[in-house]
Amino acid sequence: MVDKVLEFVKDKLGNTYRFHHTMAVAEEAKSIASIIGVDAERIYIAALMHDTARPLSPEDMLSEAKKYKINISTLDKKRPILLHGQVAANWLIDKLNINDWEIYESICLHTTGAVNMGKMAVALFIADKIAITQGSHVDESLLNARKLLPDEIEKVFLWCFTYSFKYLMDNYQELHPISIEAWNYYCKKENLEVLFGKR
Ligand SMILES: Nc1ncnc2c1ncn2[C@@H]1O[C@H](COP(=O)(O)OP(=O)(O)O)[C@@H](O)[C@H]1O
Repeated sequence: MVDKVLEFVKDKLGNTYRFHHTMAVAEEAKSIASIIGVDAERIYIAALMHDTARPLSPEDMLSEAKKYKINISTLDKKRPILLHGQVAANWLIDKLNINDWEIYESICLHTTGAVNMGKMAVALFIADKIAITQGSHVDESLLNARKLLPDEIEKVFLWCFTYSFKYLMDNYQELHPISIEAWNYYCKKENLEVLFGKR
């Protein structure tokens, strides 16, 4: 199954930075999966697929989203790139005939996060933010966050939101309401404990 997904990824991304990012995320995702008890092969598939729709133009993204009857919010309409996870998740079913709810959810939520995510979705969300791709800018805050693994993974998870929010705010970009809701939810110790256990 991995082989056919990889072929699809190569077809969509070619030999680009995005492809190398994808492979780095896939390796990182397996390592995070082992920390929180998620199936390695299935998260690998989720990670391989996660950015396959990333290169689509805004027009094509909206048209794919409409085709799959994806709910398009006001912010998504303004920034169709935010739909790339959901489009890729639908491709997994439509074009590769892989029907797996956890993989689907993980791909859908990898950019914004959400309240009440499953463990696989959490692992991919983290992997996407902390994987180091050759040639990419690596700042100190990322290196410090990586040092917290594996023991303080819940802090790394929260750091992913702050890192992403900081980037968006520094660039005067709106924060997706789903991400704000997720942040407010996971700030509560009891909600973090559902995912990572009592610390
Ligand atoms: N939580 C968010 N709220 C609003 N916009 C976001 C959020 N996360 C990411 N974005 C926007 O969507 C784009 C794509 O996100 P993502 O795929 O995570 O980033 P990249 O692939 O560029 O590292 C980002 O460049 C950013 O502008």
